[in-house]
Amino acid sequence: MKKELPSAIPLDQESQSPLRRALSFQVADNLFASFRYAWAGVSYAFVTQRNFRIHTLIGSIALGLGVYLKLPSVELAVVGLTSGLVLVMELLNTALEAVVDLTVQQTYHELAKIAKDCAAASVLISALAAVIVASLLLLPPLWAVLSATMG
Ligand SMILES: Nc1ncnc2c1ncn2[C@@H]1O[C@H](COP(=O)(O)OP(=O)(O)OP(=O)(O)O)[C@@H](O)[C@H]1O
Repeated sequence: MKKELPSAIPLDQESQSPLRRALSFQVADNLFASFRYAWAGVSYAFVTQRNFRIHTLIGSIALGLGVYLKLPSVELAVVGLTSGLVLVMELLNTALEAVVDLTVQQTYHELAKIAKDCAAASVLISALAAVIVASLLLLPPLWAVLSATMG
């Protein structure tokens, strides 16, 4: 369970300097800056979290298949929403893991375990829901296309 924390800053005298304190509150003072910080979060999750990459790929395939199969727009929207929900849960899971690691500093704590397990469970539940939705909406038309193609 030991892992490298990205840019962990020791809470020594130097890290309490006015400059560091000022830098730690980089307030997004305009819309563009807010998007930049949000995009930095997406990039971080994509680069560091294998599951986020897998879910991005699967969600894109499901949406692409929905477009190819000419699903009604409401059904496409449902596929998009459930795929998006999995990515959102992955992002929240990543954020929570970072906060927990920051808080307990790589020591074992029962509450840290509960927090991380529940966050991971939220990803699992949303992924299961996405699989059920994709199966219900994509498999019947896909089966029809495959049957027609194979005669
Ligand atoms: N500080 C801790 N105290 C107690 N248990 C922990 C702690 N850190 C992690 N765990 C346990 O180890 C599991 C994996 O934690 P870890 O931080 O390695 O997540 P991860 O494998 O990176 O998860 P993900 O694949 O979602 O990124 C947690 O679900 C939790 O059960």
